[in-house]
Amino acid sequence: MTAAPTDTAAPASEAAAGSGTRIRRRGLMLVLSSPSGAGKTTISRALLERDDNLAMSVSVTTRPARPGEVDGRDYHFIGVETYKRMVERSELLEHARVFDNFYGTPRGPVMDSLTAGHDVLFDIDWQGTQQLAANARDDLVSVFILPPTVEELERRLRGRAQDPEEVVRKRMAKAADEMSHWPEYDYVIVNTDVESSIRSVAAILHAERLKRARQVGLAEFVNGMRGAEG
Ligand SMILES: Nc1ncnc2c1ncn2[C@@H]1O[C@H](COP(=O)(O)OP(=O)(O)OP(=O)(O)O)[C@@H](O)[C@H]1O
Ligand SMILES: Nc1nc2c(ncn2[C@@H]2O[C@H](COP(=O)(O)O)[C@@H](O)[C@H]2O)c(=O)[nH]1
Repeated sequence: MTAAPTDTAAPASEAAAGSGTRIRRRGLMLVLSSPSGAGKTTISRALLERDDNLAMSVSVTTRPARPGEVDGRDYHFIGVETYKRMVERSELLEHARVFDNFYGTPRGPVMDSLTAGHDVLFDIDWQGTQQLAANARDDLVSVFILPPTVEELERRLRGRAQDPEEVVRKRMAKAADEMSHWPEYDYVIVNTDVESSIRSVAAILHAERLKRARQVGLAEFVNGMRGAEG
């Protein structure tokens, strides 16, 4: 899959040469992964509040909603039959079994967002990231969030107080396995101070938006300048 070219807030995309040729920027997919409880959701929410050009990909899941979670905002909560139908119909861009539940990214809204000129933020695990990397490597920016220590990870999972004890234990048991995937990611952030982590992800996003390879029409833009010279 190749993301659609987009006109966005990135500085280069606003430039127009003498001939009026515009540089447009390809939309990108920003993935955050981490062991459960390291802080992806917290960082994602803050980024979305601060960045008008970023849209969240809302996954489907077969797990029950946690207290305070809203259907359609945090997840689309669906049954296993619906999930299987979506997989069969290729309606999911990626999908995986995580812990004891199924999760997946609906394809349509992601494509719509990219076409509308928005970058898309994903809170997905390493299996989903591998699938996106296989299909859309050029458009993918992946960030792995690590907790400062395993003890702190457990504290955060328990402090969130949204999962039963058995679920917390299962997630802790899988944490080391999850963390072993950090080398597959473009960037790694240790989430000690949340504000500093948010700033780091925002800086990555800013730099990635300016990458030469994401600019569409750059050669025409420069040629247009040459034409305008004389
Ligand atoms: N840097 C931090 N310092 C202290 N607490 C934090 C920090 N970052 C996040 N937290 C807290 O840790 C808990 C887990 O964070 P969050 O829900 O964002 O994790 P997550 O990675 O999205 O987990 P999951 O994969 O299970 O959805 C929350 O209570 C959150 O407020
Ligand atoms: N591959 C995918 N992984 C996903 C998706 N949505 C969420 N996740 C990951 O699942 C775990 C658990 O999430 P939780 O909300 O139940 O705590 C976490 O690592 C998420 O990143 C998805 O669509 N695809």
